[in-house]
Amino acid sequence: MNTLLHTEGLTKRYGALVVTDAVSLDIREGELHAIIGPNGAGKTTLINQLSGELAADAGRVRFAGEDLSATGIAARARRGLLRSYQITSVFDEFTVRENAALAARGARRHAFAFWRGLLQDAAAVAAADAAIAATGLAARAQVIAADLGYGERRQLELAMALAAGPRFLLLDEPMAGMSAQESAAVVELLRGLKRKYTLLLVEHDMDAVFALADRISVLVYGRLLVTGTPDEIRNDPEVRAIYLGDEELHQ
Ligand SMILES: Nc1ncnc2c1ncn2[C@@H]1O[C@H](COP(=O)(O)OP(=O)(O)OP(=O)(O)O)[C@@H](O)[C@H]1O
Repeated sequence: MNTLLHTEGLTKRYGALVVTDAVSLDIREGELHAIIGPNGAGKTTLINQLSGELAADAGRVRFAGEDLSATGIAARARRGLLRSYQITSVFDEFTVRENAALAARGARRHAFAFWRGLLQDAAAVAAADAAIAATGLAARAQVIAADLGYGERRQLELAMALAAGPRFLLLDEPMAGMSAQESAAVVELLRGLKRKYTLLLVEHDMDAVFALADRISVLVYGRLLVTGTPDEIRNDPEVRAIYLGDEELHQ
């Protein structure tokens, strides 16, 4: 598999605190790559640097062969490097379908100042409907976003990201705050997205990570400790030592 995203020596400091410590990472096209690590390891900060939300103090980000180190969120999003909830916010008074169509339209025009005639935009609606179906929200397409449950709202965020036509999707704790049933639904949903998209998943739910990931990278105090298959990570003595008592890594 080709490398789609490559970081080299990515570094972020807050004063004396080195939060991302010279991280060099390869994400292969089509893989689901998970980033795990203890609280405060720097996972969200790393995602922010990949999405372009946060400028790195040092290091480079290459995406599809292009150096995007100096670019921001919008330029990266236009190239298909998207963070799930970052694309656009959910409009409470709009339906699921309208929100997804707006996200699709926003991706095709650099800004979405106009939503008059939104549902007459056949291409946006087609992208929206496909994304809604892929995220299991088809039966809720006409529901106003304000009336969605918490899990459904997270599904809508994912649908909006998909409607924008990503090539690479950054997912920061998509199961956070969900019930066991909702989490299981998201695991199934992500399983369905594998191979169609390249996915980078930060998630505390180890069962989900080990069930879904092709490869896992472990971050500790901002440093990349190891990258490997779920089996390699599960059996790595250093990783086991970090995850107190190992129980989190048992399947
Ligand atoms: N804007 C900031 N200013 C100062 N310190 C920050 C800032 N953002 C993050 N940090 C610190 O950087 C470290 C890494 O934070 P980050 O949120 O990236 O970790 P994380 O691995 O995502 O944590 P968690 O698993 O708890 O979500 C933490 O010690 C945090 O306090």
